[in-house]
Amino acid sequence: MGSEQQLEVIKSAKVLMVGAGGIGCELLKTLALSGFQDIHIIDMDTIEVSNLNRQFLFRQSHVGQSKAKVAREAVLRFRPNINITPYHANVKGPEFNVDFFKQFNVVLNGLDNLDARRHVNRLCLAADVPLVESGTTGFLGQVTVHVKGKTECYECQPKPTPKSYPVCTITSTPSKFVHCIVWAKDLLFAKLFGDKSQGNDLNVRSSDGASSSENAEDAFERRADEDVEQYGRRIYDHVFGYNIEMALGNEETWKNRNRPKPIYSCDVLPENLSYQNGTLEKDCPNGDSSLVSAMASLGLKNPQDIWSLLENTRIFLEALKLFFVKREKDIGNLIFDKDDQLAVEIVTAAANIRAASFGIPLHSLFEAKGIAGNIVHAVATTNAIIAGLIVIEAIKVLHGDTNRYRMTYCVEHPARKMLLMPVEPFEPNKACYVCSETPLTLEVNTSRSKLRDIVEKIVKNKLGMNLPLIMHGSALLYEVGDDLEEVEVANYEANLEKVLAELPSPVTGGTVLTVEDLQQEFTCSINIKHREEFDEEKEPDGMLLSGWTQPPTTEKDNDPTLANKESTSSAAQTAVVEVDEVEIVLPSVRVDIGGAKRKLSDISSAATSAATGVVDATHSSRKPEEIEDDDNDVVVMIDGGNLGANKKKRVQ
Ligand SMILES: Nc1ncnc2c1ncn2[C@@H]1O[C@H](COP(=O)(O)OP(=O)(O)OP(=O)(O)O)[C@@H](O)[C@H]1O
Ligand SMILES: [Zn+2]
Repeated sequence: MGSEQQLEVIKSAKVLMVGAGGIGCELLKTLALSGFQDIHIIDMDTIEVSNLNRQFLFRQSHVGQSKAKVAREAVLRFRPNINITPYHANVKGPEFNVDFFKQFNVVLNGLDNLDARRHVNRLCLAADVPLVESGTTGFLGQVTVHVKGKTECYECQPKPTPKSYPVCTITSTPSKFVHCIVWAKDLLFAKLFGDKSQGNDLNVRSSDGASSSENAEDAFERRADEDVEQYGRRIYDHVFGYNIEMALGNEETWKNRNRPKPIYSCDVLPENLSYQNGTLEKDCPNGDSSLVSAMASLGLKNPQDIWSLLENTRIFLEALKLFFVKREKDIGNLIFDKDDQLAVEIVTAAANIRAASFGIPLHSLFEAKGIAGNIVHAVATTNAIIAGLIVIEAIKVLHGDTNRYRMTYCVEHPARKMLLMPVEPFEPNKACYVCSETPLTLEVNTSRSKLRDIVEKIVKNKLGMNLPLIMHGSALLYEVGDDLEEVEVANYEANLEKVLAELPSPVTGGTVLTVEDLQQEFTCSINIKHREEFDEEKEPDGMLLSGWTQPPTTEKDNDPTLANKESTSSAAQTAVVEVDEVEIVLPSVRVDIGGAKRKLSDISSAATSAATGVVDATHSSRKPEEIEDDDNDVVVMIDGGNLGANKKKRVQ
């Protein structure tokens, strides 16, 4: 296609961008400079100071304003004659329905969460509009093309879920610093300052056999008239000393592990230091509780220093005291926030003391904050590269240049000086419940589980539906929507509380349910299979969905702590650590090398680094294998999908 003709296609295209953040700012600029003239942008956020370092269309004076609107104004300044239509709104809103999507030639995602990405994928499928999807995390990034019926949809391949760790690793047998951080943040911090009514696995670990009765005193409660410094030392001795001694009593646990060392405050603090720390003023400086800092009151300045055990101990005690003296009103409803200095200080110190006990290397506050806040520092250049690739794929899509579509991975360590790995897209996954009509199967105890369990745990949580409707044959069992009569709402509410087999149209083994999302215009069938018993640990939902692109589980490989089957709680077996919902997965990939063979080791090391890093450690253990096909391409398989790699076909 000649360049004149090419430019015409670009000029007349109507494109929708979803997300005007790190990737979105770069993308809007590149679209405008490439000749696009009709661009619509949806973003629900306002500009924050922390966005300014890389979201270069925004300035300090824009803080608090709509990203979509400000991005438009900034680009119109250098491309005044193009049309940019901003929507300061959530893409999941009802106004963005299938008809809205149908007006576009292509949709370009610059989002940061799985939920919105899945939603846009379904609307693009329903509206039959091609989608170019993207994601970055640090130096890693990817761009993928999804064209209905031609290439995989966004949900054809499983996505990594937030990393989770077995509870026993966190409560009893940490082996990495991140385990100590999870313990300090999700258990200790939550126990000390969070909602007391929430279950917490520290409850289990905090009492010995003798005091484990219901009425046992909660060691974490501050006694009436208990001096705050005394309280701090009691908590310290309890969690770092007494609890470790209790744990050591279980000989089985330590047979193949290093035994931890109990740490008591009197062993660490110098004798003459009758524990006086920084000077305390009664009120917060300038009344701003976010400025309260244990580091500041102890004169520790550099967040990149690794504190000694003594320094960690002093920070822990000082921070605890500061919470009680200066932020008492927050106690009871605090949730860990990486931007809360005092919270980061106490979590760093607690994690380090625990790490010292278990012989794990200590970390600085800066590092601990990154781990606790799941921060992968954004790299502006990666966003720029990815935005450029999105535009290249968008242009190919507009030309219908199917043979040249590429999914491209930006890898951290260039292989043979190649930073980008282009991969030919695959055909739709025939087992994908989103873009094919493959029914799902749900094993469930139909005489015990309620309709509510299916709606919450399966339809909303696993299938990502917003406005679900559930039918058994022609009988409507459940529906949501603004236009329902009161009596209908009451009926559906009553159904939610009914056991499946006792619904007006009973759901038993062999029943086929139809589940539909009215906004996404997405329907799927679920075959119900009755099953009596479920393994509480492995199947905590009490039901099992299959035929579903199950995300790869993480942290399974090479973790000796998993050998320990001991459990402290039957309900919650994993402590979930959120990681940025990055989308970089290298499934079975075909690397396009334009006829020339690339050494497998080059490709696999690049692929492995892309697939590991912060992204998805599970892939690193997979062995790539090489297959040559007749057109001289090398096919590298890093089997991450549930489709056998051999079954995958290149898009023709
Ligand atoms: N459901 C949604 N509807 C509309 N916009 C969304 C939705 N979900 C996410 N976004 C937008 O996608 C953009 C993603 O950009 P980015 O990943 O740079 O995140 P950020 O919030 O700007 O930065 P950071 O999270 O690093 O502070 C954000 O501007 C966010 O508002
Ligand atoms: Zn699909």
